[in-house]
Amino acid sequence: MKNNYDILIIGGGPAGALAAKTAAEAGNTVCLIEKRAAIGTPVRCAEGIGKELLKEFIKPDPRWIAADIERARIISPNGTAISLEQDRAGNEVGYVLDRKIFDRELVWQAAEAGADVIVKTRATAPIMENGAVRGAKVLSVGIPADIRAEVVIAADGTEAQFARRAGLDTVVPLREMMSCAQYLMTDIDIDAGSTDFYLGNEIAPEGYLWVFPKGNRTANVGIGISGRKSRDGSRAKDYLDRFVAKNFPNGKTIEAIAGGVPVCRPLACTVADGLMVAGDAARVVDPITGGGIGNAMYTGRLAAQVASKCIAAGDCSKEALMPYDAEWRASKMGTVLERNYKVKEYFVTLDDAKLNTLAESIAQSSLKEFSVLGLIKELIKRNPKLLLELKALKDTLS
Ligand SMILES: Cc1cc2nc3c(=O)[nH]c(=O)nc-3n(C[C@H](O)[C@H](O)[C@H](O)COP(=O)(O)OP(=O)(O)OC[C@H]3O[C@@H](n4cnc5c(N)ncnc54)[C@H](O)[C@@H]3O)c2cc1C
Repeated sequence: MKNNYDILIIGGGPAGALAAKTAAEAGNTVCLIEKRAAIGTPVRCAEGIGKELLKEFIKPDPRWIAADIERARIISPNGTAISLEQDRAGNEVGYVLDRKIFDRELVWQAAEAGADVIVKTRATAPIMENGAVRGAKVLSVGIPADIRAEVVIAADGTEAQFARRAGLDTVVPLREMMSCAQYLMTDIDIDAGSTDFYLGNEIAPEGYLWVFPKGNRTANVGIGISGRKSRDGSRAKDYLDRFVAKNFPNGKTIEAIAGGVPVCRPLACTVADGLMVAGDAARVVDPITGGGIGNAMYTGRLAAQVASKCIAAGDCSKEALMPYDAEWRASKMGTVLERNYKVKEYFVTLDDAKLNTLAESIAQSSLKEFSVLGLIKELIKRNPKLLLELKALKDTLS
């Protein structure tokens, strides 16, 4: 391990891996550190991703695709299902990945591009000089060391500890931290081509429960509920256990995980002097779908592109790094995050009767557009009063 790099990346998830690959390809000296012993393990994810989104970053490979998904179904409390199907061009809606292999592949590509990848190495604090981040203090296999860098990209996931220690406000309100529990289950009878989302306050208060198939009668069966309903994974697990006992009484659990998904607005600012924040640490998970893999890869890549330019120009101040913050906010991702945050704030207020009414109104139509926007448009078409409610919500929030 050297102790001086152009770019130091903290975290070997999708954000960190794309940042490291992009930065190394641009000719920088790059170090990616990961606190865990093995990249991608344990998996804290339902592993679903849209096909078109994935292809923006990597060529799909059967080694890390567990299942091809043809439709997503949203199932209301009384069992009414809305099916979101493939689009007119025939694109299937998505994949369920095998992230143990997928995450490793991304990091492998970064290493092949020239990045140093060091596991069992945890960033404990930023190295601060005159208010600027100049690297990180680390514990590498338990041994303390300093790694200096022109720019640090903090891609350390939901806890976002590095950015917090560098002085950024990363606090997520309790109600906006989804408390999650998930089982990888086998021997269950499911529709192998459908990712299913179950709604309802008895099933998953202010959240949803998902079944994402992984082939061979195996699936990720998980739940996310508002943190104010569950301070840790334990109450989420109670709801999940009830669902599993009722729907998959003969299923076997292979793995169990708990975790948090921030369904809040992104950080107010994702740069500081010598520091950029990407992926979950920047709070760029979609507040409705809970999808964060694609947004992590997008922000990781963009952060490295902007950092490379700043290093070449010899200025890594907050002002110089700011185009990263401005560009992702103005991007399609930034626009969708803001819109979906507002829509999520509306949907969490709905009781089960309202959810049933909305679902029943469009259950018979086969939706061609697989997107939150397509779903909302269809709901408004069938329930014109909804437009007024959403407008009122927009006025309240903006
Ligand atoms: C239960 C659950 C289900 C989900 N389902 C989906 C889904 O179906 N689809 C989807 O798109 N998204 C899903 N997500 C979200 C998705 O997993 C994340 O958005 C995505 O992994 C974010 O990537 P990242 O690189 O920002 O962070 P992460 O993947 O969390 O990677 C951060 C890495 O940083 C490392 N790290 C942390 N602190 C340090 C430190 N101090 N020093 C060194 N390394 C450190 C961690 O060990 C980790 O490897 C889900 C999340 C959860 C919890």
